[in-house]
Amino acid sequence: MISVDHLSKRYGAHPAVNDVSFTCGPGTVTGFLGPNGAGKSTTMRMICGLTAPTSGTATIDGRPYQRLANPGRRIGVLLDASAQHAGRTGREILTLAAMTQGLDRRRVDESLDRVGLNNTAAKRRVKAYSLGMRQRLGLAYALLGDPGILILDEPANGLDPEGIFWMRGLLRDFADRGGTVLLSSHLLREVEAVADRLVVIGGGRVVAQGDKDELLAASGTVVRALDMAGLDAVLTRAGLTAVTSADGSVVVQADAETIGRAAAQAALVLLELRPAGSGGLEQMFLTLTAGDSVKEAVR
Ligand SMILES: Nc1ncnc2c1ncn2[C@@H]1O[C@H](COP(=O)(O)OP(=O)(O)OP(=O)(O)O)[C@@H](O)[C@H]1O
Repeated sequence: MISVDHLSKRYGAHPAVNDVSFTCGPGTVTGFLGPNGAGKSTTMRMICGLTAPTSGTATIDGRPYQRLANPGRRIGVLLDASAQHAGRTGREILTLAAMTQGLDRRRVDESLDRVGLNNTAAKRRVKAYSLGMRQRLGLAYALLGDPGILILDEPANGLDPEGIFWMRGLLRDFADRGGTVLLSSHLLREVEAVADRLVVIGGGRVVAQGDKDELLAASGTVVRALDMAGLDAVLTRAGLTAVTSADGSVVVQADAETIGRAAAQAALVLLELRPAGSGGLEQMFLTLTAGDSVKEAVR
């Protein structure tokens, strides 16, 4: 279990992370979503004891990271895939980590296998790795100690579509076996396919969080009518909030039945009436934040 409780970090007058609270439990993938500069990396660094919070706490299974005995066996961390020693081979890096953590050397081959790095790649120096290969090596490093928790900062960066699909499968499988995953991204579409829960951060603050399906269900209904002005009047009379989408339809914060009944009473012909799903989630985040910072995240 990862618990983040009223965590804040200021750099001078700048609040990089502002009163952030959430938990990540076993068997779940939590997507930590926000645009560049939102405060994701700073939050993750505080969870991993690399940055001291200004206030608040972050714990792993009830303890701060620094107080965990042999943390690599409990929590696998990938914060910066480029941080590995460029002059060492992938295998050397994992072997040294296995020695430090007191692990059987066989774990090195198992981890390399698990992330799809073959023997030729493992023998190459990291400076010759592509970003995608570095991400895979970083993931192998995180998985080495067979931890129950993974914290991954933008692990899909540099992966091709096949690599992203592969990683989703690996993380889903990890969580389905009881693992806990906290996964950051600046793209909603990247995390929504694998996450059970979402924590959305903008300008250092949590702007939305919860069960992904519940957030999707609460994300409204897409409506299109033959007479859009008539629809607008009906929605206004019913006190329903509507946001116009780029394609001319509207996303209404109400369920399909409520909207359908109101339209029928006004004898309006509806051409479209369906749950907004992830499109509505994007719309909802934009509305919730009403600032520039999160707009990028949901593109
Ligand atoms: N060491 C530091 N000193 C000063 N400001 C910092 C430091 N680290 C982060 N910041 C600032 O804190 C804010 C949050 O940065 P952070 O890296 O946590 O965001 P992020 O959501 O991870 O974004 P990205 O996707 O770009 O990494 C930014 O405004 C950043 O400039």
